[in-house]
Amino acid sequence: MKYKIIFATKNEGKMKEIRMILEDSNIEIVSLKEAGIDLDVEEDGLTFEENAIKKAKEIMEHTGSIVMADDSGLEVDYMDKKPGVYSARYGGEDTPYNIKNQMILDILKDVPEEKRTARFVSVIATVFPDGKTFTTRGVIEGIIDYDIKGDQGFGYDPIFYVPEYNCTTAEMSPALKNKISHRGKALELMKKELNKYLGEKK
Ligand SMILES: O=c1nc[nH]c2c1ncn2[C@H]1C[C@H](O)[C@@H](COP(=O)(O)OP(=O)(O)OP(=O)(O)O)O1
Ligand SMILES: [Mg+2]
Repeated sequence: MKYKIIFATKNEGKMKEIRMILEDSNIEIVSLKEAGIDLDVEEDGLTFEENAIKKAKEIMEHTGSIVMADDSGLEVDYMDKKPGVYSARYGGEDTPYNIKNQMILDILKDVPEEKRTARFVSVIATVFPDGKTFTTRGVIEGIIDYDIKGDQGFGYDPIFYVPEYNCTTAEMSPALKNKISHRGKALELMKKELNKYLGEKK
């Protein structure tokens, strides 16, 4: 049997990845759009965990369903791990990502490769109607490239270079990105947590 879980995100790029990653699982993902929900959750937490739980919990309270959410971002070491939890708001919420990406490239213009380290972090939260809450975290390490490269993915992917694959996450196939990404890792851990929990309940 499949468990129906609402995924509380308005980000189409995330939604696409999440569907692909959970394709072969016992979870059936319903988007906010499909569920006909148009709620804005204020992301005022100071950590990815707080914001992920807040997004999932508010939609759970609204629907009474099991709800999953992702809060994620880019930590640039040279920028004291910014934009971090503020990644979506960095440079303005409605500013196109080619401009947001260029802002980071400009800050790191003369910075040598060894100081360009960065990571994507994803925290997935699942909240059940009885309040039971799980969180998992995934990370992918990389470096900030010198140029914008690639047109796959979304957000900061065109400046996030992964040395092991000699390309940015925007130059990878979606299948490869999902296999090695912060979101892919966090969701794999969440699948295991939920299987354990739901298996026990049977
Ligand atoms: O794989 C990724 N590739 C590129 N960029 C990424 C990735 N993962 C997160 N990011 C960036 C995009 C956004 O600036 C922020 C997430 O912000 P975050 O609030 O979690 O998501 P969001 O506002 O886009 O959608 P929502 O809150 O409805 O899920 O980090
Ligand atoms: Mg957001």
